[in-house]
Amino acid sequence: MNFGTSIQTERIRDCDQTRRMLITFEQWEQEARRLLDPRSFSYAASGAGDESTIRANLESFQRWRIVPRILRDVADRDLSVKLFGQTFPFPVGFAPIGRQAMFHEQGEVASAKAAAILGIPFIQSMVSSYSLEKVADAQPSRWFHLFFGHDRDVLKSMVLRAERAGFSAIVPTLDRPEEGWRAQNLSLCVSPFMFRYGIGNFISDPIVRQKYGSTLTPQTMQYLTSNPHIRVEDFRFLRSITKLPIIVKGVLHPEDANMMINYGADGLIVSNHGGRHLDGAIAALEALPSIVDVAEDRVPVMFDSGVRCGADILKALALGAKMVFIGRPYLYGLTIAGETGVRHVIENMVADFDLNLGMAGLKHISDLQPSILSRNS
Ligand SMILES: Cc1cc2nc3c(=O)[nH]c(=O)nc-3n(C[C@H](O)[C@H](O)[C@H](O)COP(=O)(O)O)c2cc1C
Ligand SMILES: O=C(O)C(=O)c1ccccc1
Repeated sequence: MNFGTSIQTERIRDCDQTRRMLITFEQWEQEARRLLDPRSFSYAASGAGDESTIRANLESFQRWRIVPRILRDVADRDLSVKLFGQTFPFPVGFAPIGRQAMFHEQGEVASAKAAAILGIPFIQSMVSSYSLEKVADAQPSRWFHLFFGHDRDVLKSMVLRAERAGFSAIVPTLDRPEEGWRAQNLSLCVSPFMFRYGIGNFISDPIVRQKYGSTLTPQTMQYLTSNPHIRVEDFRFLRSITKLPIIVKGVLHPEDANMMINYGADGLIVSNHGGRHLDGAIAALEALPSIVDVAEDRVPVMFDSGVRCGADILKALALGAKMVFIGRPYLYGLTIAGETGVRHVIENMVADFDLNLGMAGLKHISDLQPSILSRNS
């Protein structure tokens, strides 16, 4: 599709007017840091404990180098991918990110609009600032994310609301039985002030209102969004109440991947939650190949955690991911310029990916195989 070249031409035209553009992840992050108050920036950027998992995610991409081929006519490239009966123009989606009104007043509505224009999936966090019904109006290809809290009635109510609002998949995140040890956030007293940004789906829920009233406290929100007792029965319950595809997010062990497929998961997202919960967890990219192996094409395996540029997208796809989800980069785009900023970030990352595919001597994303990568010792 030559997306990269046309975007570059457009960008250089913009550049003539502004003489300055934010093109790399480091620039987006730096600008977001400048715009946000320190607590909000810390909430976005920081991770669990010593942040060794955040570093591992970034380093894992550097362990793989691309071995390009030459003389292969790569002029007409095709990035499209078919997943869950839908064709997307490129294999990139929006990871669920809660509390987006902390970063821009339009929050998830702006991000979902950007996703709609780009034609790619938007996973709406259960802990979003705006209700799923409001975000639904903004985006045709939407998947709804869930945390398992303590109350199955609330979980069921949200799943039914998502079905009614036309969401086409449910994405339970299973890597967070409790909130991780966020040392940086704790030292800035981040937690208490921000809970009110994540109540959009809860204040609008009839079961929540009936059982908990309309004034939600941080304690009630924690009760409804975390449950350290979570086990296989909870997943079976979810499977029993919906026919929508269930895409399990937060799988890192191949035995868990196999178990989830056997219990009826329709897709997996290999992710360590961007290093935000278990400090010391394996880099998600390191976990990807063994999960792709065990899945044996029974369900699509997808990926997030640490994707910052086009070469990262290429490497994750070459290691077997069918789709790659973007997290912090789009949140920084949202912070900087709302819907336009989100589009800018995704368009730049995809243009970079598209050009890299051609530079590697490939035309189709299905040509991406582990054999195009070499591992550094
Ligand atoms: C501010 C913030 C909020 C997040 N909220 C959620 C959430 O509500 N549910 C969830 O499953 N993951 C959540 N995540 C994790 C992302 O979905 C994704 O796994 C992570 O951002 C990927 O790592 P990366 O941003 O370093 O690429 C959040 C991440 C950030 C940065
Ligand atoms: O911050 C997060 O990573 C996250 O998953 C979350 C948890 C609860 C509310 C909002 C986001």
